Amino acid sequence: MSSTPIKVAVTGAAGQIGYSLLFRIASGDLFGPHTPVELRLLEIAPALPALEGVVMELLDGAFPLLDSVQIGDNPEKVFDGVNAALLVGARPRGPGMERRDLLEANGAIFSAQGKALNNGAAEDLRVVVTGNPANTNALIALSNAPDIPASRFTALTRLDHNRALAQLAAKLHCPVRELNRMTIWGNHSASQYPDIFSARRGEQSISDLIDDQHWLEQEFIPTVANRGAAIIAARGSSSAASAASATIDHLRDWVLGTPNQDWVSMAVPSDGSYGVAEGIVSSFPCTAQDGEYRIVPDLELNDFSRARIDASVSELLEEREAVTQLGFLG
Ligand SMILES: NC(=O)C1=CN([C@@H]2O[C@H](COP(=O)(O)OP(=O)(O)OC[C@H]3O[C@@H](n4cnc5c(N)ncnc54)[C@H](O)[C@@H]3O)[C@@H](O)[C@H]2O)C=CC1
Ligand SMILES: O=C([O-])CC(=O)C(=O)O
Repeated sequence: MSSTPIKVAVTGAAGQIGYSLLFRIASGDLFGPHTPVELRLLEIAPALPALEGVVMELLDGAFPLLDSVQIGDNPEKVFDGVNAALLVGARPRGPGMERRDLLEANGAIFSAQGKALNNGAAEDLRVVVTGNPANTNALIALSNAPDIPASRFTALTRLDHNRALAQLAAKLHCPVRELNRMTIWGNHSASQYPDIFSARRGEQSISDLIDDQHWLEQEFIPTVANRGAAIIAARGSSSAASAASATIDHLRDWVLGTPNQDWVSMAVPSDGSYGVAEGIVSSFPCTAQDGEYRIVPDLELNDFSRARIDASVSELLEEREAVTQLGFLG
């Protein structure tokens, strides 16, 4: 077992996602069964009593890998020296709201947290933003952290990726593990583009296996893109255990690497690849090795895919414009 624990910050730790996420991290699902962790949990002051209850439960889990737990409502203190930051805490949307309706409420949170990470996080910091609107919150955080490479700030589209795999597996009557090379492009919003044109079952092209444009446009894409709203309608609150699981998948694969012959979807600051405006945090197909991710190069895009990607990127550009007007970009 490595003796140096990884310091992991989780914000919104008393919330629904936190209640699933923390126990998965403590049990070794994030960094593997040989790496101890120290948890640093951030909440707003009124939620600290509830968080104390969650900490009691964490301790009662007697997790061999959990070295310590600290809690607080001051991001500068909680983020001091952290190697990883899972930025989950934000106001979730309710029925009838789009995720972008949350821009103003959450802009202030992510600019303050970007500054605090800039001031005190460890050199190898990696950030995943789960709190919505996740892509633009990540943009706000990174633009308020000028001393940290922008590439260390990412946002979660892995849940959309996993949802797409689940829909494909159901359609093909096969287990998810047989599927690879699924891609989510763009924003974690209803405009996202779940792209099956590079996806495969084993070595076979999914678009050859299914070859049904009506299903693609009328069923598959809307089901994946609107799954969050469907869960809110069914559960009365937004997805939590699946979001926690996807957050773990995202950071684990970034740190420990993606499987051979496969890739994952991550929202990362665009380097201009595939004509996506440089600087916005947009979802791409990514591989990861030795703790660094890379956008998969040179995929062919058909006209349908091009138009869908452009539409989601336009929404991200509008969100960037809105938060610029609100003064949140550092
Ligand atoms: N990217 C994705 O795929 C998904 C994103 N989400 C988003 O994740 C976020 C969290 O969802 P839930 O845990 O269900 O919400 P929740 O409302 O149960 O918990 C959010 C927690 O964040 C805390 N919080 C608020 N402001 C904070 C601040 N400034 N610092 C620290 N903590 C703060 C709240 O006190 C609350 O305990 C929401 O924005 C939700 O929309 C949810 C599902 C999927
Ligand atoms: O839809 C929401 O507000 C929560 C979320 O992001 C998701 O489940 O994808």
